[in-house]
Amino acid sequence: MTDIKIGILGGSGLYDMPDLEDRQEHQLSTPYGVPSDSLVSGRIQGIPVVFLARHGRGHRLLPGEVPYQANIYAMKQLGVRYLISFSAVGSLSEEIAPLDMVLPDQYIDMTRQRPNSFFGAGAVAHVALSQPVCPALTSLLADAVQQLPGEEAVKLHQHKTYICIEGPQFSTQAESHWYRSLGAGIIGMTNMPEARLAREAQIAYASLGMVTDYDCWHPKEPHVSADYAISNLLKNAQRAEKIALTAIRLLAQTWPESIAHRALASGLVTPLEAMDSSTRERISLLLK
Ligand SMILES: CSC[C@H]1O[C@H](OP(=O)(O)O)[C@H](O)[C@@H]1O
Ligand SMILES: Nc1ncnc2[nH]cnc12
Repeated sequence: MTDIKIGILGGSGLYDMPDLEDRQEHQLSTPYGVPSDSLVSGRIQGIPVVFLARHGRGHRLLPGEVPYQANIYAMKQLGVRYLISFSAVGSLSEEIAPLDMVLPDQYIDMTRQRPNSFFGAGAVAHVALSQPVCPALTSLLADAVQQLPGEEAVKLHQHKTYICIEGPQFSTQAESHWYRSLGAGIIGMTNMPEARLAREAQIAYASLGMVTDYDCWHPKEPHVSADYAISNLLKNAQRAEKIALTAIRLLAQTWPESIAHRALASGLVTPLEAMDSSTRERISLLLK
């Protein structure tokens, strides 16, 4: 067991953190299976950090195949308390253009077939999710985006709702219009159940969406395809790395308290003594 407080999850197009020094690979197994890939730990400006490619290096896992439970549990095994997620997203709003960045603070979860809790099998918890991302970590990420040098500045949108679809197919036009009518600003396939599980693991979670397309609702813009989305994402990959470096530095200056860090204080219903020993062992790590 190590004590790495900061975890980074790289999404589509972000399969490594080139600036990570003193690298070490961790092939972890968890009670929830094996993570998407080895977790790679190291140091950024002397600060311990661990990186995981959500879809695996080589992008081998569909959004619905990503082992979200194992990924978050493995982060917890390494000591992670703050998790920053990077994601490609589509825009559901005219004002949010491709290559802009978005910090969602709400989610609508349309996923259908993903294990979405660490609990069950003799352990019951109901964590609060009214604020599904950590406000302190999200505001720190906003600062990091705003500190990009002038020539690399991007337009940042805050307080948006991310609708998470099951995929792997992109949406139909009827769905895209419907999601707009629900008030969602961006669309993706991965932040749920990731954000739910981070909360259950008492890890502060924030997500930076990098806009790649206008999905398929826009009357004039191209309808999304994977190559279109990834080509736009690659234009932003270097900025993402810079934002991560700044966010890590800011985080290590403050280590903010998070609503997530005490999620199970009020959320755990089954007393540990009432769990059988293997369940207690599995759940105990989440309580740390
Ligand atoms: C290749 S575009 C669609 C793909 O990208 C997003 O993944 P991630 O959040 O890991 O960047 C989206 O959710 C889809 O999985
Ligand atoms: N339009 C879109 N729908 C779902 N996931 C996406 N990821 C990037 N663009 C997307």
